Amino acid sequence: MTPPKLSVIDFSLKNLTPNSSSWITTCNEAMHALEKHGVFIAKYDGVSQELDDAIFLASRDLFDLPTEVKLLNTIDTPYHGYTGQIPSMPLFESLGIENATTTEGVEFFTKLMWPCGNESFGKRALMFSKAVEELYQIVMRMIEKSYGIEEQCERLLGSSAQNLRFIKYLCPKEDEGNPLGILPHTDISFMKILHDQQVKGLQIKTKEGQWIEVDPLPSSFIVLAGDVCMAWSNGRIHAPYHRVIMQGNQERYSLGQFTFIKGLNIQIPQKLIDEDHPQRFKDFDHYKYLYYRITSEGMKSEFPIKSYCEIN
Ligand SMILES: O=C(O)CCC(=O)C(=O)O
Ligand SMILES: [Fe+2]
Repeated sequence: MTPPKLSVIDFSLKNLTPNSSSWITTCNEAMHALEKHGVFIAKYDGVSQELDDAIFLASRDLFDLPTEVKLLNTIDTPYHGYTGQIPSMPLFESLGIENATTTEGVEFFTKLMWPCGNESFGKRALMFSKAVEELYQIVMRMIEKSYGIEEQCERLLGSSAQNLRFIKYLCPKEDEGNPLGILPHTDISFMKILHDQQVKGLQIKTKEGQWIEVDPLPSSFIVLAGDVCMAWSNGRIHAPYHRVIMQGNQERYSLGQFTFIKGLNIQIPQKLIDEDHPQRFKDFDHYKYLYYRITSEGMKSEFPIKSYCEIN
């Protein structure tokens, strides 16, 4: 059976005046894709080509820093800081800027990596994270409208923190040949928006268990629902398993902006609970869930969000 294709959806800003007919069409396509696969590809023009080139140059500068400097990006919150040198994923390395849409967040990170300063890095990171946050907000407003849950979505938007992760995958060495970039997993975030430099590798697992290869396209941003969105939507939105398998001889650089919900209990909106959709998940705190994910039970579980808070 040939695997299905992921939806490529036009998010050009000129077509997205809220509630216009093009907005409604985009909203319907996006919701269909989120419920079916938990992911879609947004063609988004909120990041100029110039910024796109500049942020990947900045990413290369960052990864070229000595490992001991990159290790300074140690953050207590699980999956927020430096990850790399992992024996089961030797090709993978990543760093994260906490609160990346704030000047303070970006300045803190930049100073840590370049104590003598690196103004252009900071500027590019902030511009990029804000442009991606705009796309996140557009998608959230579509979810809000489609389910009729304005108040709950606005509250989530007000409690959304953005962690911008710089990710790099080396090419497998010819003699070793293990092409695994990142092990199959579901995301721990509410949502993630991923942008790459058009080097293949990302694969998404369908609900039926087939792996779809994501074709790299220019100006495309992969919007992917995480565990927390799945639970919050009472299981309506899917959180897909995904992985990276390296191919060819080009390194892969990607940027993933992960949303975490801070200071607000995750609670399924009443509108998403009815006779046909009984409440599937208990209320929970996103950050407590992150700590659960690094317990041995959380690491062993095939669907950690279900083991954490599903109502049996
Ligand atoms: O780099 C990619 O394409 C995927 C990264 C990813 O899935 C993650 O960091 O959670
Ligand atoms: Fe992921």
